[in-house]
Amino acid sequence: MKYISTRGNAPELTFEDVLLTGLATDGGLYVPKEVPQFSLEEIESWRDLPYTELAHKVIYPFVEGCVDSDALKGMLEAVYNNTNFGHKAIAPLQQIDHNEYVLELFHGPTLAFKDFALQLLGRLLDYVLERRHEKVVIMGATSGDTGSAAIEGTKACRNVDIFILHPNGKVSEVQRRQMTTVEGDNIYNIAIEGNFDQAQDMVKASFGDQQFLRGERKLVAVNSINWARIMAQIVYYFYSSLNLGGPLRPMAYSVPTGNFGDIFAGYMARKMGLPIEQLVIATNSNDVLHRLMSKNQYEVHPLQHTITPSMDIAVSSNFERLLFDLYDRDGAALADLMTRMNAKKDVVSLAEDKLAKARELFDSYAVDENTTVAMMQEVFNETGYLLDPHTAIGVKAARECRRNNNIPMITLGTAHPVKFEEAVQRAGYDMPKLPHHLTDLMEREERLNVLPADLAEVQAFIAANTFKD
Ligand SMILES: Cc1ncc(COP(=O)(O)O)c(C=O)c1O
Ligand SMILES: N[C@@H](CCOP(=O)(O)O)C(=O)O
Repeated sequence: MKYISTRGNAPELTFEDVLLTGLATDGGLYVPKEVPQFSLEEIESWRDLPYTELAHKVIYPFVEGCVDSDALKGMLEAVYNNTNFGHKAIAPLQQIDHNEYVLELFHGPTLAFKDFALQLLGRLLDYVLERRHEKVVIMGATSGDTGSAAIEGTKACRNVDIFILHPNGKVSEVQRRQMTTVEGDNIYNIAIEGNFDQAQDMVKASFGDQQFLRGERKLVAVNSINWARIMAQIVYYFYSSLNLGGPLRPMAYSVPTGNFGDIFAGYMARKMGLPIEQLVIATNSNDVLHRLMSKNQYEVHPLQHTITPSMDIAVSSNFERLLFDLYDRDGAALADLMTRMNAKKDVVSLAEDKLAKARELFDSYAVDENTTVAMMQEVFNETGYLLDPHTAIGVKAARECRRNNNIPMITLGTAHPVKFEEAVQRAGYDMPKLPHHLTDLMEREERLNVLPADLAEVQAFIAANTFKD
């Protein structure tokens, strides 16, 4: 499998090199040159497979040639088991109404969907780096969940130093503690005096110019700009569909969206042959994608801090991967479009036919804080089931945008409510208990460094700690 850049002007890479990179040298994102295809018969034959075996079917074509089949099998078994994930089904479905479901993706070690990919990414990195005798620097930006999942997933890797940037004071206390209380002298939490977009911009700028690592270390991404993240997230679309009668009938999905990684994984599942009739982009009031989809106006507004901090993202990195397909994989056209979109000066519109193509599959809806809380209450009153606020946004958008009541509508349950005290309290409920492995989280010692949102200072901090010996 070869990978190409969305901007058409960077070398083609193998999976191994894509894993060990962030952005392409032309500023684009890597995507598979050819998408693996599965027939309905083949997908149907996977109906009774456990999660690990299904994951092998879906993931292996992306890594073939770089990761040995049995080695991948071993990694998947080490990740998707019932010790690591606190539910035997790994990704169970919870029915909340007739033909309406929540896909619970929060049974992993850090209680958010990020564990599905980052637990695997850590093992993949170890496998590849041991073979190459290389050490790397991981740099990631988090609005709350990626950070802890990345730390948990890679802390045991022998050949990495991990630097995670989060916006100071703008993640929940549980989220912050899940990052800052992990022991390990290769783990660094940087609380930047700024917002998530500034953190993400610094990460992307660092991939563009890695001189601060003196040519001695490579920078590796743990955000969903890294293709390995998307790849692992595709699996649970197949898994949930097969559990509800797919591929013999289509499904619809509603996805709480920030960086557009999780929903892009659903789009990929469809491209690979899984019948998906609708994908709903559910946003909070940071609604740039909803404004684009509904009005064809792309305009980045200042970031708002909400009770759904993980979705407080103004610029959705992975949307570029969708645009690449909408623009018929024309890298030059996309490079031009991205330059205009990233300039954040004028309102940018998509060509009408491209937007129409997107609207065939995607709908969108933006949900404000009061409506999020009301949705948590509505579902709790109807079913006794407490949604996390991000998932509540997904359920609201699903109910507003649903095209066909006869098709199962699955909202991705992206996090556990125990991570979001402010929202749970606003909805008027007692906080659920932290799971066993986190019961003393509030007493553990924290380690973090507060830095200004200044690229040079952040890079100097990373260099000083990487080369401290
Ligand atoms: C709980 C939660 N829901 C939704 C999202 C949005 O997912 P994505 O960034 O893949 O769109 C995130 C963060 O990414 C998250 O942590
Ligand atoms: N919501 C994320 C932000 C980063 O998204 P990613 O999927 O690209 O890592 C978070 O919680 O950190």
